[in-house]
Amino acid sequence: MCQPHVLLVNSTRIEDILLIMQVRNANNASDLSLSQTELPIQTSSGQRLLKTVTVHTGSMRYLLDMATFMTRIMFSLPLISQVGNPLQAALLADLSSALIAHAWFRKYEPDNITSCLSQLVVFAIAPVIITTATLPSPLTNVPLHLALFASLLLFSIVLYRISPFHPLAKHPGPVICKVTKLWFAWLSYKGKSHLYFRELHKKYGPIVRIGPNELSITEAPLIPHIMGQQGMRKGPMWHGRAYVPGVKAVSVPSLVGIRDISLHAKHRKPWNRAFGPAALKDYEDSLVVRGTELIEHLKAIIRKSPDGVGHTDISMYISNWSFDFMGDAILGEDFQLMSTGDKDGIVRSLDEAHLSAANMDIDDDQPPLPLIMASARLAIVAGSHTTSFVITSIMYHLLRYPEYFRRLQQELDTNFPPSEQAVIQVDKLSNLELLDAIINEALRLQPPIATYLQRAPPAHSGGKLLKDIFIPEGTSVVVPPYVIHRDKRYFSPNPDQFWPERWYVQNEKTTTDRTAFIPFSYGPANCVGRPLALQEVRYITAMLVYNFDFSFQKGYNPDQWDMDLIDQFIFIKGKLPVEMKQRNV
Ligand code: HEM
Repeated sequence: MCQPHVLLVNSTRIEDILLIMQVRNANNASDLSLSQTELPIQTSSGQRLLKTVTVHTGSMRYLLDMATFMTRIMFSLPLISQVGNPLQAALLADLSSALIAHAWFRKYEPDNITSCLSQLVVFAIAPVIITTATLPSPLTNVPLHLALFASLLLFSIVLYRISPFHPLAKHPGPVICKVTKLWFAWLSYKGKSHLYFRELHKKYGPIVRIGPNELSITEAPLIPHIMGQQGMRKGPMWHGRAYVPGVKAVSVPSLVGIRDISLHAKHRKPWNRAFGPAALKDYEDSLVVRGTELIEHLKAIIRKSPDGVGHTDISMYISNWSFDFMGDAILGEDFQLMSTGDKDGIVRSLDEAHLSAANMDIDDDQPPLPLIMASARLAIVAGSHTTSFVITSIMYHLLRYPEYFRRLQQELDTNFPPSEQAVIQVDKLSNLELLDAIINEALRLQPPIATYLQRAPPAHSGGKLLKDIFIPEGTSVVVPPYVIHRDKRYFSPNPDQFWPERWYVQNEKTTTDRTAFIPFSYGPANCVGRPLALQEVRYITAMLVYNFDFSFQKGYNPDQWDMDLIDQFIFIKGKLPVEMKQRNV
């Protein structure tokens, strides 16, 4: 981990300006550089400007450290040559090199695999060179050296991570999580990390160390400090998601992967205009056209059935609808997934292209067309899986608790009376109390981005203080909505229960803390598509419930829905087999 060395080199008063020089080690900076900032400060003689000159010594310091390492090796040669026993000498050489390698990687943390491997090779062969110079026939022992070096390095890393000297040592968590991220990677691969997050917080409390350098926090009052205006930037996961096997990198990034706060704010502006409340009207036509098309497809299934009961996987239809709608709304393109299915693998190719685009570095000279295309892809991918997940989750909960299905039908019938052949109007739906409560309740229990809202202090910031919790540089914080939404401090009684009334019934026995409700995240990098998403969810849910009577298909085990959920950043859903009858509306 890179800790800045902030040295007060000079503090002179030059008229109204105080000059303070800082020397920081900027390990990734390519060269020596200067930067200046000015802060107004109040002194006894009035307001002054505090001028901070920061000297980034980047690669100079890096080279200096490498030279120190080499010199130490040279000095250790005579020492090692005095150790008579070759095995002891090898052990000593490997131990020194492993310890120095560990300290080196902690300090410089190369995030590029080539530079990481090449530096590792330097440290691994150093003991071989040392013993070659001092001991007879060492080359035959190269595999022994490498094995020793690797074991000692691993031992040193593990020991440090569980030691009281680690900056996150005071936070509780399972030893396996403190030692390695591989355990969590395995759980994520299995898709059940949302359940593990929950278990961990039940056992260890609201702040848990979930990785060697990572905390998970479920304290609602800390959310603004973590993700708000004065919070932290996006976390390092956006680095890690850059590689998608077999996919050609595209040349521009997209908003979601931009970690730099000011660059993100700049790129976010057009998104706010495109998806803000004022722009919602622009999407209404596509929403109505595609929503009606979905209803017609379902009616066609019923018509084909001799007994007037249609059978289908509504989960698949809703997914296809959401891609068709986003394709239409964003690109003016009809993907025709509802009509023909995903024969051409459109969904997969959009997902992959989006993932690789999300992680490229961005600068001011981006050609507009590729940037627009990357943004369009992001909007389609970010907006389709999430929205279709939420609508399907609502349908699942309505079928599991059919009294809410009936009550919602009544609410819709009252507002759009079938006897008057009323048509569901998009802009009227936001006033329906039960509809909104049902949507909130599904988003609470099953937020599509369930566990991994990650933030981290920027490089050279020295870390971040969240009230009284210090987040050191080089570590990150995760906020898991799935766990916070089921925390009885914020939602009670029965936080695990689907109970939409909690959103409008207020009494001393009920707690519904909206500051802990973050399905769309929080702060400057929250979901830019929230207004559009809510409009879609309201309309499609209303259209489905208004036009049909649904029930689970016979033989379907309702517990299967939860069992099928896969948390892979976005919740991936399984099938939802339903029976449906057309209503006379
Ligand atoms: C119910 C549906 C949706 C949910 C629950 C949802 C949730 C989220 C969440 C939690 C984040 C923030 C991730 C973070 O803080 O790291 C996010 C970001 C984002 N969402 Fe959504 N989303 C939904 C629908 C949409 C739609 C329809 C769009 C289409 C435009 C969209 C576009 C985006 C974009 C572009 C970002 C990145 C924002 C940024 O980095 O500034 N989302 N979404």
